[in-house]
Amino acid sequence: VPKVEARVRRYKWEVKYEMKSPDCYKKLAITINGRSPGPSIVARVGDTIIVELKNSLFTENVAIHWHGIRQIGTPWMDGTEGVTQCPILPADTFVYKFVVDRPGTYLYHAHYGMQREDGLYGSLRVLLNEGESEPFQYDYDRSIILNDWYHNSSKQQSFGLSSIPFVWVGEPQSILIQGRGKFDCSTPGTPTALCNASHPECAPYAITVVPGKTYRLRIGSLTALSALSFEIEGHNMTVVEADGHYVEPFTVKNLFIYSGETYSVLVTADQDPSRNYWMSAKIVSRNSNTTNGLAILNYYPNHPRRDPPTTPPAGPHWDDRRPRLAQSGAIRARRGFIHPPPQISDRTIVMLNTQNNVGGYRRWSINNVSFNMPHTPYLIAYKHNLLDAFDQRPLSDGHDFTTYNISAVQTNPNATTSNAAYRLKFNTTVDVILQNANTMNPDNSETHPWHLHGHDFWVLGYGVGKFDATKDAGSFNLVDPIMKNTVAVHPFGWTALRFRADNPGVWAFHCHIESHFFMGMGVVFEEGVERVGELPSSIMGCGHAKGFYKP
Ligand SMILES: O=C1O[C@H]([C@@H](O)CO)C(O)=C1O
Repeated sequence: VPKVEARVRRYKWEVKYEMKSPDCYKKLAITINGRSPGPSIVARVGDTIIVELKNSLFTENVAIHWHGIRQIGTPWMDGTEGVTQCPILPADTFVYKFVVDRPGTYLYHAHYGMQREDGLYGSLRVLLNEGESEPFQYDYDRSIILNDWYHNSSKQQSFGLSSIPFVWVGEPQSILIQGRGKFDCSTPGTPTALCNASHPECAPYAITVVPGKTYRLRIGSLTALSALSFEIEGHNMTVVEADGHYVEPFTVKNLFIYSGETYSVLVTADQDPSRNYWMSAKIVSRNSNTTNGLAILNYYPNHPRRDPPTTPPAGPHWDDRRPRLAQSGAIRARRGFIHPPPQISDRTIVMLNTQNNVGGYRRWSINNVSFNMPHTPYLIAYKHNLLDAFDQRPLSDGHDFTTYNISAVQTNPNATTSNAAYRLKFNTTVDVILQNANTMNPDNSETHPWHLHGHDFWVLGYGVGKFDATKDAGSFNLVDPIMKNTVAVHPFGWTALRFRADNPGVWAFHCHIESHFFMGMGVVFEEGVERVGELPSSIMGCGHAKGFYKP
């Protein structure tokens, strides 16, 4: 294979508010160059991406995270406000520059407050170099992002979440497929001036296929809240990639996908070519009355706007956990592409996920600590020894809740807020056991997709009930576990993952549900920060690093 010269790909993005009607209902959305979803980045392995980002929000800060890119050697480019950089101020331009070092399906999105759900997101596709080939075959490559959509602004939502009494965001108004959905304008209380059922922006998204051809469909989810089941009427999907890693192919009728995950599936257009077919995304795990998101699989030469003659598939029952657990458990690394994990770990952190009242506020906690974002980004604080910028008390590794009842409402009166971080010894192997529990509502536990910045982790196993180290650690898959950057913790269950603390920097690890992270459901890992090179001054200018910014 000839060595291909790596390229530099430059993008000029302007982030601003615009009135959009992605589900026929007009609302302010955060756009990139006028678009939501924003422009897709398509690059090849080894390319350098340069995004010159101008913040034209006038009165609001911004930051963009490159989801799934590990930022090896550039931890300051991770785009996580409060962790790796100061926010980009209105009218300022910030230049993101990083290398995409691995093929796969990735995402980008806002990582400041809850802005992601205002529409600031897009896809990042990294192709193999010319002359290299995937271990599977397809004729065409397509990407879609699934999302849920609220008519309230994220600012109104975050205000409610941090109020006493607590105001929950509720279920989304619609599900978007590649930025398009359909809110029913005849819903009582809908102002007719705001809802236009025939607005061109809310025509269903259509993927045109040529009969007989096979499509690689890259599917990412950036929902604010919802777990989804995605299916294409009459077509099976063969899963071949997850979060940038090849998986041993397996075939599904519906794909469960959680916020922050990406999958590639192969779909062959082998059905009756005289018609179109529905693609449908349904909310699972929550008892939601949001209507399913719909798009069209358009068989050429039928008209892409022609509705399929059938009723869209209803999808699985929202509360049936078994198939979701079964899909999670079925995924294996692809033979020939297995990276076996270290067989032992140096440290195990058990993270009990609970919902609590802390000081009268409704919060999510990890081992009774609810996360608050500091004003001085950790990376800057560690590198410049500004350690009074955040809580220096060590956090618990959480092995002490053997008597905790995960199946009942618990008050957890010791729950508190903190912005302390976990410090990991560089180049060690760390296990994290994510333990789910009952929320503050009786007989209720939710699905939480946990996302780790700066790494991929091995998914060692899943279980129902409380993790039992003596019994469950023996069942870990140490042979062919997949690597991912986002994984679900199922209701009342646990998920075990392992990673190498080998990427110098400071990295967020959090529930990818926008409101849950806002309510404290996350932690921060520091590793090898003494090995991080000189930080660019462009990430500075806030908190204790106020005077450090040199334009
Ligand atoms: O964080 C959450 O709060 C609500 C509910 O638990 C409040 O009663 C909910 O469904 C969440 O996911």
